Amino acid sequence: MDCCSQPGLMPIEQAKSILRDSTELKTQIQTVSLEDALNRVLAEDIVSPINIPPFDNSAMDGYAICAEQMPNNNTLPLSHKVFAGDTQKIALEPGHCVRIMTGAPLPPGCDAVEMQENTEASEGEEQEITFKQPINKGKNVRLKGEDVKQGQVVIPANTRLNSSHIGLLATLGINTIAVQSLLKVALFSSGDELVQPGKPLKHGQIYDSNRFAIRALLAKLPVEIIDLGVIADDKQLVTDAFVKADKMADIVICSGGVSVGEADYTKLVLDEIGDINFWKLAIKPGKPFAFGQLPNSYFIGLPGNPVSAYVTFYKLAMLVISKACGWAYDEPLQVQAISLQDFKKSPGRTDYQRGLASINQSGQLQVSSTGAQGSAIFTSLTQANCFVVLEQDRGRVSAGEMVTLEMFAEPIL
Ligand SMILES: Nc1nc2c(c(=O)[nH]1)N[C@H]1C(S)=C(S)[C@@H](COP(=O)(O)OP(=O)(O)OC[C@H]3O[C@@H](n4cnc5c(N)ncnc54)[C@H](O)[C@@H]3O)O[C@H]1N2
Ligand code: MOO
Repeated sequence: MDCCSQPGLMPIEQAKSILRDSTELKTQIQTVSLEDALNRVLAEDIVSPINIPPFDNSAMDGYAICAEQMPNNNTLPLSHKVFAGDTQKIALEPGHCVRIMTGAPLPPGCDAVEMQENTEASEGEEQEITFKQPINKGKNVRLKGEDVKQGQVVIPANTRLNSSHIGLLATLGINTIAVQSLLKVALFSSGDELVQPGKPLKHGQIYDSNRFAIRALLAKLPVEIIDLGVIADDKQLVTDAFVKADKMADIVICSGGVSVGEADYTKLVLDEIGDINFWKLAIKPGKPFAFGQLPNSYFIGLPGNPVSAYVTFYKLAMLVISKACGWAYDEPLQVQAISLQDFKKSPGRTDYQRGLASINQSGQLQVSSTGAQGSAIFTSLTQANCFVVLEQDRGRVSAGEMVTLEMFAEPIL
């Protein structure tokens, strides 16, 4: 057991299921325009109103033909031209070919397209096209509905819309979307030592980094951020901040003051005005993470150490936020990788060490540490591209052993 582990710390899996089970939807359905839909959570299934593509069309600039009408000399006279955007339908004259551009509708009677590089056009007005390769029916044709069928569910409700979803919605011609309203998240830092970046520091003071890191994480989520700044280590001020935040928000997140120090008021105040669901987990960093209920909102207490605050937001607060805004959130995939070095670890807590994953010459995934892993060493995060997840009961890892790796992933980073 490591020095900071104690018996009775809650395993992370148990904490995760409590977070999921005790969080309820806090948002309502509203309509937004396509331009405003990025990162929002879909409130209902998107059913395609049309086929994609809406009509058979050419995948190449070239010549459209009816494959089985190709004569033995592989040469066909040209009838007409068709461009992308042409709205009138002119059918293939039997025994001819049609000049066609990429995206243009396939003329009725045609069933294949040859790219122009595989053809030869004769000189003169009555152009003839010689085809240099055999052409099967369907060649270079994009069939109506081959991507999406009319009536098909293309994006299920509870999806958080990313850039590819926005592209798909536009492809379907949809410009208003039913989404969940933004979740209201109040955020503050607690601590007498904290100074706003940009101001001079006195001895004993540090800059408030947690509020900025957490704000940056929240910025990509379907939330409205209510930033309440820094609250001093004073029981009445901490109480006032909680009461105010609870009235304004669905979720109240604070960092710092959740440990056992003489100026750590967060837990004390919460005991008085809310209900603490759990506090102290068997994880590293982030042991003093707290979760509870205020009269109107959920409370999330992130530990003050900057890496602890960041990691517990990523691994735990995300579960509350996603559930409260109706988002069916999947945690990032975990994979196995070869450790390139020893990793310090004592049994007792699940570690989220920060690592740098890469692929070796044999194509295998491997990972090294970003160095010192103290929960105040923020550069251990900025240099990393993954977590090395070392299981609760595991001890020291030797180079060459397999470890669980979780790549940093959108939408969080
Ligand atoms: N006797 C014990 N002491 C501590 C324990 C423990 O179990 N027993 N746990 C340690 C662990 S683990 C952590 S994590 C911290 C968490 O403490 P708090 O949540 O009460 O946070 P603070 O004491 O306010 O601050 C801890 C540390 O982080 C710095 N900090 C705080 N807020 C910010 C901020 N917004 N931006 C940047 N840095 C911040 C603060 O100055 C402290 O250095 O407790 C351990 N102690
Ligand atoms: O180990 Mo504490 O868990 O976050 O610094």
